[in-house]
Amino acid sequence: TTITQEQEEKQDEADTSITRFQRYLRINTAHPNPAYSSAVSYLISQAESLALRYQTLYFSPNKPLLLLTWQGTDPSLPSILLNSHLDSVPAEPSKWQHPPFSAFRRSHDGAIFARGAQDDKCIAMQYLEAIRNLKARGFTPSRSVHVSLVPDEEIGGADGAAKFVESKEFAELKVGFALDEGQASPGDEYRVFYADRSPWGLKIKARGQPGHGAWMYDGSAMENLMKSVEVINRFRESQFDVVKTGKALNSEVVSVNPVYLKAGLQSESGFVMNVQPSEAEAGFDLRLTPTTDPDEMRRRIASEWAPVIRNMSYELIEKGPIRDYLGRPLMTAINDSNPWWSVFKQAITSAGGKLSKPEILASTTDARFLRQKGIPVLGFSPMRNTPILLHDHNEHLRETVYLNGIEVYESLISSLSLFPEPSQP
Ligand SMILES: CSCC[C@H](NC=O)C(=O)O
Ligand SMILES: [Zn+2]
Ligand SMILES: [Zn+2]
Repeated sequence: TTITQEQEEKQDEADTSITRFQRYLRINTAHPNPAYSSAVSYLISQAESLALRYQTLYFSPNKPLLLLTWQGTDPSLPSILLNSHLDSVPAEPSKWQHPPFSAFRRSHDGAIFARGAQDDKCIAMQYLEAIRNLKARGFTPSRSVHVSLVPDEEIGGADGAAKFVESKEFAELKVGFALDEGQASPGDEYRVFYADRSPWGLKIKARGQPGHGAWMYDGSAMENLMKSVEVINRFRESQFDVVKTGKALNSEVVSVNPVYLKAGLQSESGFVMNVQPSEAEAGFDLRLTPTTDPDEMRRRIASEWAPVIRNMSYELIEKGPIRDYLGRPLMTAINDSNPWWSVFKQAITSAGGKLSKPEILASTTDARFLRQKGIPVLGFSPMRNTPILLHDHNEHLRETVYLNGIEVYESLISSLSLFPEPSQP
């Protein structure tokens, strides 16, 4: 079909910050097959319209990383990096009021429904819209401002941010400070995150004597596994109690949650009911706080959770760094020792916002790879008065919140890119 000139003009007219956001949201970037090339093409079209420099880097085949640059007037100053991941978690369309890649706009409140509306396609487009508005006002940054759009965050970032921070392209950016995604705030105050917990995947496997389902004996694989599940659950309760009694937030304790169980003999008609299996397995999602001693956790796992004496073995998948290159916990300073922190806070105030007490993020972002390099990073997504819907059904964001976020980034980008060389790095 040919587009008439009239239709084209209409399309241009309809090209607003909201429609540009919707267009990005309509690209299906959900795992296991995120449409990375469509997402990158779209973002490149935006970068071109903003006259930003861009390069597409491949640290792994079919997993592009798009790097945009707004050149500062003083390239000797450390730069600012604004990060957002390209990918999204899958959605269950049948559980949604509107299809997850429709970016449907609900007319009564302007809520835009899409997987990625909060996590984290909003910030990618807000960064670009803020740059658009700053450019339109004739603003020029002293520091260079880079925007990185990275693949695979939702699956751990091994082929994305982890490789990027080790690249020569990254070193050449001389990043002094970075912003990455945060989380929506149900109240009026924006939330800000100075650390993530570190994710570990733990698979424990029990072996034991197989036998007749009618016979009670000691040392079956199921018994061995269930004993471990009990021990792990006791640890879980000890941590959760601290949360339940209000002494700490969820993100301030070590979490361990069972995520799968695998055992039993199977036949064509289902599980075999009268054989006690010789193997049984369980999987756990573990999250360490930034100050948890990883060696102590490793010892606990080996000696209490999966001890050889109970015929147990385990596989521990440590996803990403837990200490920085100097062996320090991956935490960004939120006091006067970090000059970027004051500039950040001040910029939020100038945009008419307030911050709640800085938090540790319960989940994980790519910020940990940057912090590993010693770069101060704050996790921040300017969504206030907004329900927390990341990874949930009916993820949505109200357009007024989205538009306000653009203004917040205008304030942040202008302040961060102008402020003089900090006395301490
Ligand atoms: C286990 S690494 C995967 C990272 C993922 N990030 C966002 O949800 C998370 O589960 O926190
Ligand atoms: Zn995210
Ligand atoms: Zn996510």
